[in-house]
Amino acid sequence: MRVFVADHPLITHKLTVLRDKTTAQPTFRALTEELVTLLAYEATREVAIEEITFETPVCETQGVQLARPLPLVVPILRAGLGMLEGMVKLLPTAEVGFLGMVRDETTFQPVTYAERLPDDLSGRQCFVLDPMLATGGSLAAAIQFLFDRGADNITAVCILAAPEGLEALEKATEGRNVTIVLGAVDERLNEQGYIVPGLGDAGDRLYGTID
Ligand SMILES: O=P(O)(O)OC[C@H]1O[C@H](OP(=O)(O)OP(=O)(O)O)[C@H](O)[C@@H]1O
Ligand SMILES: O=c1cc[nH]c(=O)[nH]1
Ligand SMILES: [Mg+2]
Repeated sequence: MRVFVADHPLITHKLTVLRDKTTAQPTFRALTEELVTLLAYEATREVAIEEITFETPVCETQGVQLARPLPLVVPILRAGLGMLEGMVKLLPTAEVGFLGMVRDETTFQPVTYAERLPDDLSGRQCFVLDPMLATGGSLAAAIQFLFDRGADNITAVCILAAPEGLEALEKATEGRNVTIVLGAVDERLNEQGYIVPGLGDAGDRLYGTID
């Protein structure tokens, strides 16, 4: 598993505002989107392209386009949905699949409640979006879901990760082609499984507390 932690003053600045508990929901949403666009630049560094010949108004020349099959972007509901617009700003022709997952807050085990993905993901670059990699259980289950559909090239974009979650994910994806692109790696998890210092519950801050 390859891990890239962003190192850019604008990302650190935006993350600081995102973490602040006084930041209101509209600003939180806007910043999430902006942060993802910055992280997406790194995450798509190795996006598959193919050479094409085309004409400028002056002459025939060579260029590149995204290779087929086009990449698949998979936000993990709910919180990952807040990252989708930021990602497709850079990949406007990507297809989008959905996975709905919620973590049981007592056992920390992920429960999958929705799925809308292509049946065959072989040869497809997949970009999974979830802002929080805490115990790593949700992301590991999402990645396993994609492996089971034949995916073999997965990049996850997360805003924050805990060291414990990264370690667990490393074990769960051993020997597979998985890349994680992160805004920051925080200190630890607390007893409630929250990332410290973190930003709280990303889904609640984006969409409100529903339970
Ligand atoms: O690494 P883990 O320990 O599995 O925790 C991380 C998961 O928790 C959050 O989702 P949550 O279950 O709160 O659902 P929500 O997005 O609907 O709020 C987050 O968006 C991840 O999916
Ligand atoms: O800190 C955390 C951990 C899990 N899910 C969140 O939204 N935040
Ligand atoms: Mg939540």
